Amino acid sequence: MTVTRPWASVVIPIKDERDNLMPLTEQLVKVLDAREESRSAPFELIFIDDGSSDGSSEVLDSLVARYRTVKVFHFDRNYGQSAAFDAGFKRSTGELVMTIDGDLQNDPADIATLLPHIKTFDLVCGWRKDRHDNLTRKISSRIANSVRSAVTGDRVHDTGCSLKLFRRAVVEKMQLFEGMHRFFPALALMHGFTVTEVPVRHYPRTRGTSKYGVGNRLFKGLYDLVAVRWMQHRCLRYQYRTAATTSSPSPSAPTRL
Ligand SMILES: Nc1nc2c(ncn2[C@@H]2O[C@H](COP(=O)(O)OP(=O)(O)O[C@H]3O[C@H](CO)[C@@H](O)[C@H](O)[C@@H]3O)[C@@H](O)[C@H]2O)c(=O)[nH]1
Repeated sequence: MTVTRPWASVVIPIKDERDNLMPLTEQLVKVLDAREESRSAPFELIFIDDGSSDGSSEVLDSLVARYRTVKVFHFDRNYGQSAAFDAGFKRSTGELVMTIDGDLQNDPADIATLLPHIKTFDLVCGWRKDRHDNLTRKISSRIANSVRSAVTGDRVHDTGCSLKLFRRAVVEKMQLFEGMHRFFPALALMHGFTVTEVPVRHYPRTRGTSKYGVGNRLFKGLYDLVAVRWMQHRCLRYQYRTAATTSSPSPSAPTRL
């Protein structure tokens, strides 16, 4: 019996999202079922339950029983969003890999907006141009994005938007630790992949609560920024050295970050 590889894996890290899980799954299944690609290959939804304590685990188990496309991995404690993305990537088998928040602030229908661009680019990022957040978060996010873009050179407006679409090769190269999921574009560019961003919708949260903390995020964000810059530096040095040993007589410098 031959098993057809899924055309898409959707990776959804969650922490305490009990009331969002059922409607999110219904919307994702509806959007993906309607795609032409689903006629010839399956898709999979991979939830990474990161030590939830609000009953999310039981809801996820009931979704596994109801939908054959749903896979769930439970962590015994909270390891953080990047670790959850990493676990989801490693368990995904799709040709394409999508990521989305589990709180219904992203619109699953926007997957249709991202998909056409994956023919041209290796990573397609959602851009929450019209964000539904309070002023403090809007301003802190604008500053954080400007600093990050200037330091890493990724030229992306909104790396925090979880709605993203990756070619399989990109997720296989990702090394995720601490808060690295907020640097997907810089990490992809560092490995020579192409990146674009497209505007997507963003809705206010209606169920459950945000786990976001400005102070905590600021401190960790600075640490992550230094770590990514160091990785970029190492990667460039490696590329220069490889070029120097493989091409002669005069090695050309790498042209892409
Ligand atoms: N696995 C896991 N998931 C988490 C964790 N913390 C949050 N999440 C999940 O990540 C999604 C977003 O979490 P929120 O706490 O609601 O974040 P937000 O306030 O909406 O923040 C948004 O912007 C941030 C920066 O711009 C983003 O980093 C974040 O992903 C999200 O898009 C939800 O699905 C939530 O369950 C965690 O520790 N572990």
